[in-house]
Amino acid sequence: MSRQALRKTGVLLVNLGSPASTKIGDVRRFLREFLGDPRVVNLPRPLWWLILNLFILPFRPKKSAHAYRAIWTEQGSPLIVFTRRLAEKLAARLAGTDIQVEYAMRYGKPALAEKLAEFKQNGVEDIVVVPLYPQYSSTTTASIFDVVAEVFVGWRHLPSLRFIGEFHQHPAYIRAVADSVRAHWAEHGRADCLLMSFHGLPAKLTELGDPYFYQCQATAKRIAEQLDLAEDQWRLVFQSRFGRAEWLKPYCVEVLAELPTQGIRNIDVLCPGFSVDCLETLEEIAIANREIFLEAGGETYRYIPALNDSDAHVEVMQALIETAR
Ligand SMILES: C=CC1=C(C)c2cc3[nH]c(cc4nc(cc5[nH]c(cc1n2)c(C)c5CCC(=O)O)C(CCC(=O)O)=C4C)c(C)c3C=C
Ligand SMILES: [Fe+2]
Ligand SMILES: [Fe+2]
Repeated sequence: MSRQALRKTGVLLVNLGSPASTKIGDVRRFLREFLGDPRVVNLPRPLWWLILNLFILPFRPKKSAHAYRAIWTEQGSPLIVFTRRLAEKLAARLAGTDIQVEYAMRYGKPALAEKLAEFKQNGVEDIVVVPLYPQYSSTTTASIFDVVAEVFVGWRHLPSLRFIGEFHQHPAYIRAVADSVRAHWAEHGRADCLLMSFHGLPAKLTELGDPYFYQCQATAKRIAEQLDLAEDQWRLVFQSRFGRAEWLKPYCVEVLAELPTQGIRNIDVLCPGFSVDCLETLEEIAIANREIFLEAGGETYRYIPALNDSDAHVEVMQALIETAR
């Protein structure tokens, strides 16, 4: 056996994270960590600290806790449950190889730093970090890298590191998403329009060099191509606006209110920027935004689930790891 084959590899799937529970205190703790990250909100610190502590943390946790309660499961937050199951399935697929699979969260638990420490203890020499964000953003992907770099500062013998910065048009990912849409159509029929909704960002970040906006456009275009959709059969929108600044447009909520007035009353909604279902898809898209569309005169609104812990998603992860090794 070659020396290379004896090296132990650790694969770490990393997602955003969720509060420990739907208690307001836990939601506040989570939002403090998340919104306190300078990659997420890049305002000067004394100013943002004041805004966060005076205007956001006293109020937002109550509203967010209410939303989390609508989607929470017996096992906990859907985002964490699906991420764990995806990692477990990937580990089962790779059983008997020299690859160990773990999952971690950028905010909250299980902590990224702790999982990296576990790899170190287990003698892992090659680490593959897979942020579960198909499109790169400084607010999400880079923030994971920051933690990895920070942890490594304290290590003397560094492992080799592969960091999967994005996979927004990886053929395996586009194929898996397109197949999930076809399967949904086969079961429920096909609507007038496929609305592809991505999490938004402050618009200014694009000017500052964040490629997220362009990567979302490319992803949506590739999916539409795979599905042979004509220009008027799909739309791209951005959801989850936070605060008063201008975010990426078009805004999901505005388009949903307009579509029925343009004669589009039946839509399928897909969120290709979310690897697994979470608050933003299960509550905002599948509950709150459905109301907006139906109140505006829409008739059918079907949310197509994320890849979650499907076999197809496990295969996407395998393809990403293969490319990285
Ligand atoms: C300035 C605020 C925010 C930026 C920038 C932002 C970028 C961003 N977020 C995701 C993915 C997710 N966000 C989620 C929840 C969430 N996002 C924000 C704010 C910003 N996101 C908040 C305040 C919250 C918490 C809930 C709320 O109070 O509204 C989630 C879901 C977490 C869960 O537990 O289910 C995901 C996933 C991306 C991909 C992104 C930039 C590209
Ligand atoms: Fe977010
Ligand atoms: Fe939201």
